Amino acid sequence: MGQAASPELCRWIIEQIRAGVSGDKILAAMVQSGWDEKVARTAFAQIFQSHQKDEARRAGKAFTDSLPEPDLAGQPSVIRALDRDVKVLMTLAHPRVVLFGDLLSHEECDALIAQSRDRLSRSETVAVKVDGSEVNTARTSDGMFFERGESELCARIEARLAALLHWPVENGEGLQVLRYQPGAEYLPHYDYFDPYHASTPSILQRGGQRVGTVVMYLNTPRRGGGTIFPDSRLEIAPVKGNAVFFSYGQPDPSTLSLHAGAPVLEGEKWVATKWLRQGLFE
Ligand SMILES: O=C(O)CCC(=O)C(=O)O
Ligand SMILES: [Fe+2]
Repeated sequence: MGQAASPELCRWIIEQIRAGVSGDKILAAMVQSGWDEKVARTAFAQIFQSHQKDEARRAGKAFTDSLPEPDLAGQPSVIRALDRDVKVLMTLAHPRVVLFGDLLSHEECDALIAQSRDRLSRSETVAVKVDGSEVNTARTSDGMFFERGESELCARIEARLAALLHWPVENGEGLQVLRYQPGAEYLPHYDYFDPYHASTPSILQRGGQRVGTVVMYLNTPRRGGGTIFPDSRLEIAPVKGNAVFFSYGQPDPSTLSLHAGAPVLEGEKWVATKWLRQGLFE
């Protein structure tokens, strides 16, 4: 990384965060004092993350240091995930990406679509405005959230994911279902909450950061609709029942976790997304 933050600098950054100084201002001060901006961002993200973990621990919240991750020791082609054999189709170290096959049965995919169809509305982002969320032009899909454990089906899938990724069910958000119609897409974005955004500290009060994502494909669009990781030029084909998992240890671009849902060219695309948090999401 070139430049490591000295203990004094770490202390200074933490003081600034505690005093409520915005990430942008802290970053500007670092750049002013000679830091390369990209390096400063990564250092800030790391310090922000570990400070926020310390604070959570102090408040009695159990945040883990690890990341969600399947057990790939011995390079298995199939992993038993509680009630189902899940195929390992591809792995990438950086960004951390694992592609699973047959994570969901076709019946489960169809049932998730059936249970969410009547509850879809134009997708929104999380609390972009102070008064709540606003419609996001970066995402032209329709979406809805299930409560965690809302149905037997949700609970079954959540338990399976928890076993597969060694991550407590309680640290997951409820499943989100998105439907993309022809032409719809999800522009490149990160799933973690932006450490420079003013609303982030309050969002993190509930469960901490997102550290991993599972995008489950509920159907196979005829053309288009791949999940793209631009930094590594990786494109995952959306195939019914398959799922792409990726994780990001810091809220920072150096994780290479930038990703997008490419435009659907023909047919519809349905996905269910599971976001994994550092701590209890209640
Ligand atoms: O639709 C996709 O392929 C990606 C979905 C996504 O990025 C998300 O739900 O956060
Ligand atoms: Fe995403």
